[in-house]
Amino acid sequence: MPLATARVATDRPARYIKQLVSHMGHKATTALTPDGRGTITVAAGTCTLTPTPDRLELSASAVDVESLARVQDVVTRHLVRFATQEELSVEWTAPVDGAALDLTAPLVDEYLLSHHTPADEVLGDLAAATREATAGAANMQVSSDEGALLTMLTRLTGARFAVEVGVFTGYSTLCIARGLAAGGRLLACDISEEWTAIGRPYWERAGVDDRIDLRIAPALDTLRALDAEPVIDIAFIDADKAAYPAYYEEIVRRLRPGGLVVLDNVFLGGRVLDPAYREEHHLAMRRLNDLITGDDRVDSVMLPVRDGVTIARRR
Ligand SMILES: C[S@@+](CC[C@H](N)C(=O)[O-])C[C@H]1O[C@@H](n2cnc3c(N)ncnc32)[C@H](O)[C@@H]1O
Repeated sequence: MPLATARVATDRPARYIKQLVSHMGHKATTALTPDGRGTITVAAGTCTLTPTPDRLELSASAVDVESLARVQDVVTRHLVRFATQEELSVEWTAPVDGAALDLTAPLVDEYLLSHHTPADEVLGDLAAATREATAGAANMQVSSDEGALLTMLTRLTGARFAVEVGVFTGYSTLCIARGLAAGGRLLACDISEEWTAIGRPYWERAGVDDRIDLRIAPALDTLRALDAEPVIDIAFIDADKAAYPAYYEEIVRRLRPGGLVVLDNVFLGGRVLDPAYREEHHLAMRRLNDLITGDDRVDSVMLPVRDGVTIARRR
């Protein structure tokens, strides 16, 4: 549970951040962003410092509770020392587990789900058939608002060639196929004959089956067999998380300028924020989120849609 935050009332947050970043830069790795946020990384963990008009917000993370306490202690001590003209109160929250974080409150979720172009009967029937046939696995399916987002992004890019990595029973496949321009094609990659077979009748019912080229094979093989040219207008990645960096790389190098790559589950249920989670897919997603942020081939934005969606647009 190695995450903790503190809100420190002060009218000089930006000044303290600069002082801390500059002073601690001698012993720690520090950074200051153009919008005034500071990051301090010591051996035990990291603390980010964000200025608001009337306070300084701190958020600390570390691999375990003991390390977290060391990060909190070093930042608190320096902060209090720099505040020569006021007495700061630095009260940290109890440590929390990343997996306990909700991106949006349940009431907000409900509101979002009921305020987008509603899923039509075919999508509704496909969702119901998926629940019936796949039981617990059905929660892998994108939600109706994320499906609407995929159709909209596909339309906005005027996509004629789309790629999907992770079909499952084909809900997102149908949403992307519907957004394609006339004559467009969707290369849909999955390894499961069984799951994808559930979707096919619904693609037919929606009249888009002739646009969908389903490939049952490891997606990396399918992607690597594509021309090494900028041929992709939009791609959606929603498969095995540890392989996301490899999928991203194969796709970005084939995106046309202005083309989009959309990645699902970039928050990993909050675990991506919590350094205590160190399985291969946690490390891969953390690394990829950082890589995309600094990738000068794309402009990107991360949205709090369901489990987090990143949209990166090829420059
Ligand atoms: C989260 S589900 C996809 C959900 C889908 N986008 C939807 O909206 O219903 C992940 C899918 O990735 C597929 N998958 C896992 N490893 C894969 C791989 N190496 N290559 C291709 N597909 C893979 C699984 O078979 C599964 O159907």
